[in-house]
Amino acid sequence: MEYNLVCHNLYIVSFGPVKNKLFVLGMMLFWIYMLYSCAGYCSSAPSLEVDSTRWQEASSPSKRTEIAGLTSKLLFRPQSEVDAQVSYDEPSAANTTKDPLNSDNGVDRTEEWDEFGGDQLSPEPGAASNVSEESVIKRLPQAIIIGVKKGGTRALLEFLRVHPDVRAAGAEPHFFDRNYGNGLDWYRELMPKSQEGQVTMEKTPSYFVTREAPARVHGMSRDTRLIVVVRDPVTRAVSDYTQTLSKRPDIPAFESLVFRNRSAGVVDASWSAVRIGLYALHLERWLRFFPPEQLLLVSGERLIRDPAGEMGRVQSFLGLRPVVTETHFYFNRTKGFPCLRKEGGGKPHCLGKTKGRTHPSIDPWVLQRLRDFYRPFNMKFYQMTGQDFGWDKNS
Ligand SMILES: Nc1ncnc2c1ncn2[C@@H]1O[C@H](COP(=O)(O)OS(=O)(=O)O)[C@@H](OP(=O)(O)O)[C@H]1O
Repeated sequence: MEYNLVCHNLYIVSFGPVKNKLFVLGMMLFWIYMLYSCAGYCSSAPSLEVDSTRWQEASSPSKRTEIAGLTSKLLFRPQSEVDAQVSYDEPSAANTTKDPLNSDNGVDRTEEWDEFGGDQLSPEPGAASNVSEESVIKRLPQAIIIGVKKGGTRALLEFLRVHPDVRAAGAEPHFFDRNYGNGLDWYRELMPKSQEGQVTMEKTPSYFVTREAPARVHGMSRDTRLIVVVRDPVTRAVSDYTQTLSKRPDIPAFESLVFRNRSAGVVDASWSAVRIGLYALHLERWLRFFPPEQLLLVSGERLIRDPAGEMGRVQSFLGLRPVVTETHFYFNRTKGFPCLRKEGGGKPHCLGKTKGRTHPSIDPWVLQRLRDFYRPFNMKFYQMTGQDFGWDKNS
């Protein structure tokens, strides 16, 4: 005879007091299990409810609808609209280092910031002052430069370090992508000491494209201020490639790496040098956890052209006094970039030789194809951010 669970339970309910009690006990255990499962799920899901309330407080309804609509359109638009054969897979913290041509995702090593002076340019808080020792402690960052790789993140951090109210870690901690398992105490230890009112910062450009990073940063503090330095994705891709080439001169030409099918002109969006430049897609992930006003987009091009102007925006975003101004910069013709004037008549500082490398010349047809590929993503990015970064003018 076929075993029927429903009939069996009915039988228990209808007959036998001991079995009846067992059934009730079983049901109670079942419901406890269900509640426990739900609690586990709910705690691991992003707290969108909290975020949406804050979003409502902070931005206008029309703006919210616009961003929500645009991001979903961007993500769910027909593949053919973007590129017939784009395959896109967001890297996770576990696989960021698997791109054979980009195995050094944590590119910005200590030697690079050492060239800029290494230590914080402003004095250690508490030193030779009447600030009590107890109030000078290591704190978790309140602001993070989360990207983009090769966008100009080192320049921005070094310019910020001039500010007496900024305390920043020199090297990239890579906490939210590679070292998350080490815990927040480990992360805090990497930060310089600061006093109340100072802004603790770090920069790790790979966070912007790491799938888990938004939830993890939000988990640390939903008030974290986020800065993204963006740069023309075509130039950024070439810069990224140039860096890899400098370490591995035997890699294939840019022209052959950038296509999945060169004769058909199909761009390979799975190559990290290309994928990182899909800014709209990465930004969308961060906007699921943080309201737009907590994210500042800095133009990498303007940071070179007008460092003081861009620094004005950054200081205002961080709630800092506008201390870093024109007087702090000069244009170094040899370097081809703005450099910092050292206050007090000391030696001026330019970024090291790994910043501002000469790029190899790339076939103009290839660059044009890449420009065409990025155009729809850039347009969405401009719409989402309300800023035209000018990468698609005259193209
Ligand atoms: N002031 C100043 N001096 C030197 N370089 C500057 C400066 N401002 C922006 N840049 C641009 O920064 C690019 C490197 O970006 P990142 O610092 O984000 O690179 S990294 O991801 O940390 O490796 C670097 O890219 P490349 O020119 O391709 O080397 C520079 O173009």
